[in-house]
Amino acid sequence: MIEAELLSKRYGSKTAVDGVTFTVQSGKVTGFLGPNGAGKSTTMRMIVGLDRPTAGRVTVNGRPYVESRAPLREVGVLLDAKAVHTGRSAYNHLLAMGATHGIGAARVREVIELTGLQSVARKRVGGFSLGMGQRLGIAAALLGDPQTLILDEPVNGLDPEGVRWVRTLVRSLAAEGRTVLLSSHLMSEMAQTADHIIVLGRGRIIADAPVGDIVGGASQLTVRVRTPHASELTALLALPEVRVTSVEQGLLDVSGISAADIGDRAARAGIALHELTPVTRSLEEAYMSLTEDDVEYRTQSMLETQDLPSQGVAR
Ligand SMILES: Nc1ncnc2c1ncn2[C@@H]1O[C@H](COP(=O)(O)OP(=O)(O)OP(=O)(O)O)[C@@H](O)[C@H]1O
Repeated sequence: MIEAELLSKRYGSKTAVDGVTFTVQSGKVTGFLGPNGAGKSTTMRMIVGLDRPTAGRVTVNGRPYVESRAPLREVGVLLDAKAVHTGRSAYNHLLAMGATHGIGAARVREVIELTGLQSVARKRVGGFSLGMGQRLGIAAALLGDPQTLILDEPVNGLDPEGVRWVRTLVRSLAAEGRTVLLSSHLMSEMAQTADHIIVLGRGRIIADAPVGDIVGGASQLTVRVRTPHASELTALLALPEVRVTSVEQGLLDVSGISAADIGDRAARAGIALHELTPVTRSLEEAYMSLTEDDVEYRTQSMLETQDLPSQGVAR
C-alpha cells in the first residue's frame, strides 16, 4: 500500500505537486493519469525517495521508502527506461543490480525470460531499441520480486504485443495481491488495465475513483431515449440536474438522471418509450472532460491556426 498525505513539491516558484493525499491499494492496478506537467513523475519520484517532498509525507507499506534496507525486494521501480545507457549486456546489468541485494543468476535468468529478452540478453544495452529498453526496465523492476510496483509509462515504445504483455503482467501481479501504480497516456489501454484511477491536474488530485465510476458516474452518463412523445418527455424531465438534448426528431440524449429513473417517470406519465439506452463514455472522453481546465500545454486547434501565416505552423 502506498499512502501520500498532503504531499507537496515546489521547484523554486513552480509548485509541481500541491498537497495531494491518496492511497494506492494492494491487489489492484491503479492508473496514474494527468496532462503533461501535471506532477505524476514528481509524485512517483517522491514515493521512491528520488525527490524530497517540500511538505507532507509518503510511505510504502507504512514507512518511507528510503528507510527500506532492501529496496529492490520491496518496491520495483521503472521511472526512466532511457536512463540505462550502458556498455554492459542486459544480463550483466541485471546481475550487477541483483548483486547489491544478494539476488543471483537464477533470478536474473527468470526475469529475462519473463520479459522476453532471451535473444538479446547478451547484447549491449546501449544498442537497445526503446521497446527493448522498456522490457529491460520492467525486468529490473521485477528483479527483487517486490510487493509494490511503480511503473512510469511502462508501455511507452512497446508494440501492440508488448502493450498487451504489460497489461497481462500487471493484472496478474495485482491478482497476486501486489500494489501496482502505473502511469500512461494511452487511455484505451488504461481502461483495460486499471481497476482504479487517480487523475492529477496542475499538481492536484482531480479524480480518485474506480474506473467504472469515472467512465460511468451517474452525473456524467448520457441516456439515449427514443419516443414518439419527445416534447412531453422533455417537459417531464425539466429537473434542476437534468439536461435534455434533441438529437433528431423523436430521439433525445438525456444526462444527469439514470435510465431506470427516466423509464419509471415515463411509465407513470403514460409516455411510451421505444428505446432507453445508457451510453457509457470511454475513459478518454471522461478524462478529457475532467482535465479540460488543467492542461498546461495545449495544442492549438486547427481553427485557431487557420488565420496564422502558413510559415511556422505545423500541419
Ligand atoms: N527538476 C525540476 N526542476 C524544475 N521544475 C520541474 C522539475 N521536475 C519537474 N518540474 C516541473 O514540475 C511540473 C510537474 O512535472 P512532472 O514531470 O512531474 O509532470 P508529469 O505529470 O510527469 O508530466 P509528463 O506527463 O509530461 O511526464 C512540470 O511543470 C515540470 O516542468
